[in-house]
Amino acid sequence: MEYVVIAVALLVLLIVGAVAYVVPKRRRELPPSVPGTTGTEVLERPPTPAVEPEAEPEVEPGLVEPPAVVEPEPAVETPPAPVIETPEPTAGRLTRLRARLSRSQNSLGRGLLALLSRDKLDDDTWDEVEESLIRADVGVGPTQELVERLRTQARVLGTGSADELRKLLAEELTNALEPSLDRSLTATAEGRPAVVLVVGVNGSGKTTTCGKIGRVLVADGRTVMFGAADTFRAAAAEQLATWAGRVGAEVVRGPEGGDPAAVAFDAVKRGIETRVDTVVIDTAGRLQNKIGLMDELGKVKRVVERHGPVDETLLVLDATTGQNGLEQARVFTEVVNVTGVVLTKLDGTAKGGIVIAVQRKLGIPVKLVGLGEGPDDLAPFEPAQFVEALLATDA
Ligand SMILES: Nc1nc2c(ncn2[C@@H]2O[C@H](COP(=O)(O)OP(=O)(O)OP(=O)(O)O)[C@@H](O)[C@H]2O)c(=O)[nH]1
Repeated sequence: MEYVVIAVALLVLLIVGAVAYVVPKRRRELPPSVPGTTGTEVLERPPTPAVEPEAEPEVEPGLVEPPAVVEPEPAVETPPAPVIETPEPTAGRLTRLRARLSRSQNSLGRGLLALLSRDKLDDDTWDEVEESLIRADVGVGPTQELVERLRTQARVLGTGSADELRKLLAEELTNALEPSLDRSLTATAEGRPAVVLVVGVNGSGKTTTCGKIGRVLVADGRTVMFGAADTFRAAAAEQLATWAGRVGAEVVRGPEGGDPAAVAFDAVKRGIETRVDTVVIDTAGRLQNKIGLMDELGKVKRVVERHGPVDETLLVLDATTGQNGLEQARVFTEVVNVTGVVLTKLDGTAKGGIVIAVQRKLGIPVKLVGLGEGPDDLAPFEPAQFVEALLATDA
């Protein structure tokens, strides 16, 4: 019985002890009630502990490279519009030739002046005048005629001074160039683009001439389309595209080795669609034989003519090939109806007389001359100015 009483007493003590421990603890855990509220407990979000910034690693000055500067992402930019060049006006370009020819030590003008300044103009002197003109590529036939007329005039007029003789010679040379010939370039047509076909042997300067002609036309306010029908040489199309880009013109080209007639046809078609004033077509000159050349050029012309007539066919000749170039030139005149000659590289020879020979032999007017590789080194041919340049002696 005693044991039971002790056990009950212990139990009571234990319960009292437990109650005494738990109640104050719960009181501590509950927040105090907010005055003025309905008694609903508002539980506040415990404040977020402030995060301490990570300490910067200490860097000993001078030992470590400065941190790389991070460039901002580049903004996407539209490519700049191509710079379109403004070609020089054509007037006065031929005067550059005068400067170039007169600087040459073995210029025709210098040699002739020395001969015509002699005290006595005997047969030997006239023979030497003849030789000088032949050496300058004037050609045997035209030279003999020219000297004969000069001698007669000098006799009739009783002219003896070097200046007067030089003046007479200039007149004779100018007349030999037939100044009355029409040298204008047909570069416009009624209600359609004019078509200019450029032909000649390889390396004579066809592509360059196409580019220069385009520039001249653009400078005159015309619109131009180029046709790269020289499919034989891939670089020719590239070259033409560069020329076109410089004056903001379009170029139609085909695959390397493709059909040149198809390219020429497409170029004229595109020219009609875009209503340009002139379509300038470059052709290949590197053909194995005359038959091949005839076939190809003939086809180019025929196919282009399905759109309308070819208005100008320019034969490009390299002045430095002299009389040899004339034979090659004749082949072209047999294939296509050449309407004008462009004599290139006149800057590379002191023998400007080739102009007279070309006109005489081919019976076709020289319309333009190339005076260098520069974009504006192409001048309209003008006989009197040209003869002045040929006979110039001033340095
Ligand atoms: N000095 C000088 N060089 C010129 C003139 N015209 C063209 N050339 C140069 O002659 C070289 C040949 O010119 P191109 O225009 O490629 O000749 P091309 O007739 O088209 O040649 P192919 O495409 O091979 O038939 C180039 O280096 C031109 O810069 C000129 O009037 N004077």
